Amino acid sequence: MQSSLSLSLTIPRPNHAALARDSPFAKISHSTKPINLRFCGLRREALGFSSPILTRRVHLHSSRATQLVSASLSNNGSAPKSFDYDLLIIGAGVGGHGAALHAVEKGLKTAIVEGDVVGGTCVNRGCVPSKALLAVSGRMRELQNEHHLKALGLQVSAAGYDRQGVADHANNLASKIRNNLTNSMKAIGVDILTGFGSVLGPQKVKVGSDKVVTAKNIIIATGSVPFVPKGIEVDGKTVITSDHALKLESVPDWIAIVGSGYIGLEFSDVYTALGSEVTFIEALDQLMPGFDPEIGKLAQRVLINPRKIDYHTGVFATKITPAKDGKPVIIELIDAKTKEPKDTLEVDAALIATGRAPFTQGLGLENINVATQRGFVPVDERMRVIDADGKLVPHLYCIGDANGKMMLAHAASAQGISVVEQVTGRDHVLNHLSIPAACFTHPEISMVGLTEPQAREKAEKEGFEVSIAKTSFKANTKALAENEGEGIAKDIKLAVHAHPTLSEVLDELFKSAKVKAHVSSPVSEPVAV
Ligand SMILES: Cc1cc2nc3c(=O)[nH]c(=O)nc-3n(C[C@H](O)[C@H](O)[C@H](O)COP(=O)(O)OP(=O)(O)OC[C@H]3O[C@@H](n4cnc5c(N)ncnc54)[C@H](O)[C@@H]3O)c2cc1C
Ligand SMILES: NC(=O)c1ccc[n+]([C@@H]2O[C@H](COP(=O)([O-])OP(=O)(O)OC[C@H]3O[C@@H](n4cnc5c(N)ncnc54)[C@H](O)[C@@H]3O)[C@@H](O)[C@H]2O)c1
Repeated sequence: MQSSLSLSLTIPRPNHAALARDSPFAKISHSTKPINLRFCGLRREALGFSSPILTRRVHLHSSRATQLVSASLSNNGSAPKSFDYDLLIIGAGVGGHGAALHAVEKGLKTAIVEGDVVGGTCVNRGCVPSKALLAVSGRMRELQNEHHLKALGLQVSAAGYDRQGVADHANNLASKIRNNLTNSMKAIGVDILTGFGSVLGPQKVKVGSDKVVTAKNIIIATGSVPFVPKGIEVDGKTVITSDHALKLESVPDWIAIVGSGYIGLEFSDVYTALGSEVTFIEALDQLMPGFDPEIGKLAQRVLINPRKIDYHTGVFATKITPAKDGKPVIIELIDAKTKEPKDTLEVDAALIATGRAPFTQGLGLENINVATQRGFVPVDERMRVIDADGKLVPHLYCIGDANGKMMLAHAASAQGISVVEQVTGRDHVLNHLSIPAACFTHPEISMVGLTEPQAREKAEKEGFEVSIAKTSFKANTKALAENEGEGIAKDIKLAVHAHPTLSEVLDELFKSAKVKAHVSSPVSEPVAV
């Protein structure tokens, strides 16, 4: 029997006081976060495959869509007999936004409730500002790499940056995308209702303190907030989460990053490019435990070892005290296995990147007999909410980070689109294994599907063989022209690639694969209704 790398990490209760300050709506609950492991390819650019999530959409005529919605509804219990909206979405993050646009396209009268600003985590505190900072770190890295520049025949005398200018770039980009999102919804007639949304009963939602809205279908899309383990005191200045780090109010000389997942890695890229020294603190035995082990090793060689980064693995940060009265940030570490005290670090700052917790507090789920599981809203494969007795709650769905299936922006919006397909009469199940992910370090790491150990474990159970195909960027013309031949790709089949691009490396991979292609799209075959 092959051993499995399917890791599951139990995380202690978060620091409620810190979260109350940091999150838009205060407090958060306990979380156990499964770590996703997928096949990976390490490269400077994303590998160039995209998920054909929308390719099999069935476009229904608006009136037909409305008929189907009405036909599929059964007015149970205290549900209202007529509705203000066909669809009401709680949370205007990327998941809610994607669902809202698709719903209007399908002819549904749609409203979205937002208690903070439109755009949610991704636009305001996640993907967008972090990628703006990573665009800066990528260029800084190129300018700083004298050896690389010389190989291209270039000379640069000095590379410097203006911290405020970099911070403004990230902030301005977030504002721009936030406005785009807001305008795109207003332009097509989505009602944006401002206020905190909570479920009052079946098909009934309270918005703010006194408004009550009814809807045939409701989607919960309330997202997540940074998870801060107990004992860690976040002051927002010297002990920070990604919410603070993205504002780039300072660039510390020495920063400890607790957690070497996506957030930890991406920020290590930013901080080291801007001149910080980084110390990783990782609870598991290796850095980047969520990645395919071979890719993890390569990433260690390329992203960690050559940089001003050191690390402690197999240790938990149990207590972190912010800098005060001239004293540095103090981090107490214990051995993750024996729980014995291991070390104490004194650093200028600490970034807590230990995962995200669902934001589902105050949603009124108890009013409809729904109990969250470690804060996540339980859903089936169609994002339909499951109640405390294991039954599906009619007309209620949950998408995105709040259901914990896959904490990625494009997964949230794909789930939203999937739900809209269902409420307009088309059965639709997303295949999450076909949804790619990318870590936007320099070079980047992208992945889709199972990791090698996961594939081997599945093969052992289900009785098939695993064939590993692997290719390198060392012979790729585009990579060599960029003087960036470091990197590999493992497994993916059937795609046509533009020339000259880095993704041509995949063609090589496919040619060398011994297995027959198993092509699966992110959507299941449609079921006629
Ligand atoms: C630093 C960072 C970088 C990231 N980078 C990437 C990336 O590059 N690519 C990627 O795919 N993913 C990335 N992610 C993850 C991505 O941001 C999330 O997966 C995504 O935002 C989830 O979308 P969502 O719609 O589920 O929730 P969110 O975007 O969190 O939106 C939820 C919205 O609901 C609102 N809300 C909550 N409760 C209520 C309520 N009761 N009433 C009214 N409104 C409410 C919130 O104010 C918020 O606007 C990143 C995350 C972080 C933190
Ligand atoms: N490019 C992207 O797509 C992107 C970028 C950033 C964030 N995200 C999303 O945001 C989510 C959160 O990211 P994240 O990096 O915070 O979480 P993560 O789950 O990716 O990594 C958290 C890491 O922290 C470690 N850890 C947890 N508690 C610890 C402790 N007390 N001491 C030491 N180590 C500890 C875990 O072992 C793990 O390696 C991810 O799941 C990802 O989906 C995506």
